[in-house]
Amino acid sequence: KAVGHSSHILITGSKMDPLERMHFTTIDYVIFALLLVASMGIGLYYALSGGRQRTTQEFLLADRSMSCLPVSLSLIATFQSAVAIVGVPAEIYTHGTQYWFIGCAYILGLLIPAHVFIPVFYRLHLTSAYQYLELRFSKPVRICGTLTFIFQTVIYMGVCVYTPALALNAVTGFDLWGAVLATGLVCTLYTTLGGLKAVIWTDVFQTIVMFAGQLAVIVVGVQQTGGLAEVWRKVWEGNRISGIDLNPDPTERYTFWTLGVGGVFLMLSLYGVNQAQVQRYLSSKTEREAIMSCYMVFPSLQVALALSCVMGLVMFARYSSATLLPTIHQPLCVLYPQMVLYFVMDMLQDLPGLSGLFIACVFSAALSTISSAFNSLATVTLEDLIKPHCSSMTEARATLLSKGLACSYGLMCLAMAYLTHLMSDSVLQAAFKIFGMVGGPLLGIFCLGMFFPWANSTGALAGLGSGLVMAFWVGIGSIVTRTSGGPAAVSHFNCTAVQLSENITTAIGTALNSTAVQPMGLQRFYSLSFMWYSALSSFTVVITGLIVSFLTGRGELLIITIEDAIRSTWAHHTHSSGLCSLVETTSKSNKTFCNKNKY
Ligand SMILES: CC(C)(CO)[C@@H](O)C(=O)NCCC(=O)O
Ligand code: NA
Repeated sequence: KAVGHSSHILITGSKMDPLERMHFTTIDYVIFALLLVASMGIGLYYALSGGRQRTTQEFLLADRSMSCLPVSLSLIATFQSAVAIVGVPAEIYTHGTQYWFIGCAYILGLLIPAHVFIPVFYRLHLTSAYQYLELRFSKPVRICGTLTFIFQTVIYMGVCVYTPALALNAVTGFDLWGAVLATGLVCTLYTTLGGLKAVIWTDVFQTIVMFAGQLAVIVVGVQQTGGLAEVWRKVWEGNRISGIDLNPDPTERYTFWTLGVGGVFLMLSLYGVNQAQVQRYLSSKTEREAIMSCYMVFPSLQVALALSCVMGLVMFARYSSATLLPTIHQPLCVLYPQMVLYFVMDMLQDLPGLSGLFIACVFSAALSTISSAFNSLATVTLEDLIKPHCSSMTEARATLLSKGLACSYGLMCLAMAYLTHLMSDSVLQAAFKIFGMVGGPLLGIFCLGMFFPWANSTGALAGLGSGLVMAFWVGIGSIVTRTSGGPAAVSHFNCTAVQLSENITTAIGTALNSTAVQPMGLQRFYSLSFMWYSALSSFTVVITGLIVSFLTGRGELLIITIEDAIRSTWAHHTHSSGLCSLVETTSKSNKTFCNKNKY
């Protein structure tokens, strides 16, 4: 099939004749089906082996017996969804490699969780991260934290299950809701059957498929474009290699500062305090294994990022030459997710099986994310919302209930996919906005508790509330006014840009920049880069939390040292020996306190 012909198919989008779409061969379907079957198999295996998922410890925490290798692969799989697999290459294709600098944020974004958050959560021997909020503040703070997390995860899983289905549908005509149903149901089934062990081990398997799929496409892509040197020449000439952008303007979407500094807060909200990740740390055999797994995330996440970025470059090299793409066809004027799949299908047409492998890669990324979501949602709902009210519940009942919850959240995911269908935003941007708007305030409340001993419960509640208000104000404001890197503006620009030669593209770029009015006042606030949302909202929580604590908790200000403060707040709330061991490491004087007061 001629490329020009295929490109033509692409523009017409959903209106096109189904017969004209690209075709999946039988072997592609077989590979895709194998992914689903293997994932199911792992679920069944853990349903029937070991403790057979008869305790909540096993179902929700994998018996706290995991070693660092599977945990680390599972950690990266959780927040590496199809959104990243298809969104990052599209970003690199259209805007160059600036996004790659997010890799800088991984350093602090993983070191801080490893040495600050993991020790606290692990030593307290928690099941849900929000238990910490009750120990540190009060029950209402815990419940508000849990509800915020549920809200964040439910929205995010809708985006995760919808993205790959939409991409597949656009390119091959595979039924959109069929794909959503297949992934949602298979994932629900293995999560409900096999518990966290199945979730972690399918993550391992799916991460491997993910890497293999991306690598295969890159290798074939480089080969077909004429070798590495040729790819490099084209992306260099096409201006796709970005130097470090040190522009301090906070409304600039991706700069070193938004990615390298704002990104650290994003990473902390994901790898530091998000229940899905905390649960993996808690499922580790020892604290050392948990910290090790966090360290091991660093190289794997860099590999994942590099693969996505290089894929975007190869894609650009392949389509940069004007002869390949007749301008009248507006070839890549499509939604972000479709662009990458189109590229893959177009390139791999003569290599049956490889497009199947890539589809398996995209769906692996999605499955590994939504399975984590189901399991962590079941955990917090049981531990934080149900158990405190039913103290007499038997273990068998609790386990059955957690399976029921995992299954219900799985079904809810399908409903959320439908809601996502009604939205329209670049998926990568949408995911980052969700992480920042809802994950940021959660990060803030944990920081308030861990680093500010004099913060009290009223302060925490007020802080969380104001953080959420601030985040939604700027987030909704940016959506309504279409700023913050403006989804609409950007995609229209792309549509015009990619069909034209590089010269014209540059001309348009300059024109846009020079005529763009510098936003003022509130408009400028709304156009804050979404990469800053996490930092903005977590700072809002901490600052409001501190101010309200000072206003309402004068008594506690009599505390003289930080150690005294930690002692008085924490010792009030708990009797657990796990806590004493944490306090012991904090200071020697606390050790004596704990020993004296061992219950
Ligand atoms: C979480 C990060 C930023 C880590 O690189 C990355 O995996 C990412 O860009 N994720 C996008 C969201 C998603 O894949 O669902
Ligand atoms: Na994933």
